[in-house]
Amino acid sequence: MTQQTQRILILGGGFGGLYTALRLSQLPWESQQKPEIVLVDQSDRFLFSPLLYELLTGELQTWEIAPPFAELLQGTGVRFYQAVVSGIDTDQQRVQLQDGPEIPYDRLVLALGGETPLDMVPGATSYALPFRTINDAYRLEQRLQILAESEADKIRIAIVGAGYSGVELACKLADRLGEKARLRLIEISDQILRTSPEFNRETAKKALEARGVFIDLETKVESIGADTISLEYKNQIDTIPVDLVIWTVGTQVAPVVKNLPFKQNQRHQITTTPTLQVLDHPEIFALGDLADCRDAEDQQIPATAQAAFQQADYTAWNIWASLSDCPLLPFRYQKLGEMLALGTDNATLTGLGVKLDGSLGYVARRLAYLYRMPTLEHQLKVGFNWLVRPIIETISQSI
Ligand SMILES: Cc1cc2nc3c(=O)[nH]c(=O)nc-3n(C[C@H](O)[C@H](O)[C@H](O)COP(=O)(O)OP(=O)(O)OC[C@H]3O[C@@H](n4cnc5c(N)ncnc54)[C@H](O)[C@@H]3O)c2cc1C
Ligand SMILES: NC(=O)c1ccc[n+]([C@@H]2O[C@H](COP(=O)([O-])OP(=O)(O)OC[C@H]3O[C@@H](n4cnc5c(N)ncnc54)[C@H](OP(=O)(O)O)[C@@H]3O)[C@@H](O)[C@H]2O)c1
Ligand SMILES: C/C(=C\Cc1cc(O)c2ccccc2c1O)CCC[C@H](C)CCC[C@H](C)CCCC(C)C
Repeated sequence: MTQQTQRILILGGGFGGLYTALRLSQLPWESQQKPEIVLVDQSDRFLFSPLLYELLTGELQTWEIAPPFAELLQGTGVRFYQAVVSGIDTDQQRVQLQDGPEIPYDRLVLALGGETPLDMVPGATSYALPFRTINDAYRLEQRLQILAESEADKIRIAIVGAGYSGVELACKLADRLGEKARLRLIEISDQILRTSPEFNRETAKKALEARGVFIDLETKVESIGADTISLEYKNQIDTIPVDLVIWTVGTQVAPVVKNLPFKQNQRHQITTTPTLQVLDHPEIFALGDLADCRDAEDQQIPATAQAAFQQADYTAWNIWASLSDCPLLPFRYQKLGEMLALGTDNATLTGLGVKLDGSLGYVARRLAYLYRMPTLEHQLKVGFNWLVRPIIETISQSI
């Protein structure tokens, strides 16, 4: 009797979804058992978000940090479908795509990531810019170009949130704009990078200070206007003029995820088992920013690319195991450390007992991220460009 080909449907082609698809395609499927693997994403390209800031400084180009799925999946057998996921019917095991077909599945992977909530304070939706996607970076670039052409003496920029994104953005923008800008970092708690190792926090503080970035701690954004931001500090509200507000605070799941009939935490992340399966739905796996996961050692898994990247290996393996009648493996998260870009030639890194800053930190961060990029072909293309570009630039400057 011939068995029908099973379909694995992966929703979201970010760190969780794309790397699951790539790992699945490399697993040892028996020829009669080889499933159809389908990846769906609203975008035509993957985004390596840790390097998104480098688009603003011109250090990197779109093709390097956001290669098209068509290119990455060539020769893997994974089918890519560009569409917005608009509904998921978990009873019928079908996914609805906006302006597209319904796709039935045998195994489903939920990896749709998160969104930046702009509704946390009045005015943010209309006047603040988020910084999460390629389009966010392009929109910010456009605004910076318009502001640079204006008559204003200084471009006044407020960045809300002195977490990782806020601090990295502040340093990169300070290096890009120099004396043309006045940057202000607004943080609700009493320190920047609250969850970072001390070495990274202290290095970041020095980098911000060296670049003249103002830091407002214990300060809450009360509202944002067309050209003002109102800040609350020690119960007093101060309204100051600004040309640009960038909002980096928070991560929320998309409405299509919020509406699923699964157990979710307060932030609507889907509760998973340590094997990354959705409770009461062993055919559905969830990972990355939309998942509320505790691993085999009961560690709460953070919403980071580092975690999604590691979960992808287990998700792929467990799907293979579930289709091959083999035991599933519980996820074991290994926090390897963290890295932050602190300007165009500076970074800080703490991990595996190593602490690096300055140019060494910068080089180590670049190499570590090159190693994490999807597919050997893309790593080689980007790595070659990183080696050759400085040589070409040096030659063209000397002519
Ligand atoms: C600027 C920035 C820098 C960061 N730097 C780091 C870092 O240095 N290290 C680190 O560990 N983490 C970093 N993070 C966090 C990291 O990006 C996320 O934790 C990680 O991307 C989560 O992976 P994911 O697969 O859950 O989601 P994502 O990687 O966001 O992927 C989700 C995918 O789903 C797609 N999608 C969403 N909704 C739909 C829909 N309805 N239909 C179809 N497709 C959809 C999106 O297009 C996207 O491709 C950074 C985040 C940002 C914003
Ligand atoms: N280099 C990296 O490793 C890197 C880079 C970017 C993102 N990430 C990951 O991606 C996720 C998102 O990080 P993120 O930095 O983009 O965002 P985030 O974690 O939401 O951090 C935002 C910062 O803003 C503060 N804050 C919260 N509410 C505020 C308010 N109303 N006004 C002003 N400040 C407020 C937070 O303080 P509290 O902490 O006190 O809430 C925090 O310091 C995290 O998991 C992070 O680890 C990692
Ligand atoms: C901190 C490290 C990894 C954790 C990590 C962080 C992220 O932001 C990610 C984002 C996306 C996917 C994965 C991750 C992720 O795993 C790296 C630790 C590196 C070590 C400390 C060793 C570094 C050695 C250098 C590559 C070589 C340096 C040589 C140079 C001449 C200095």
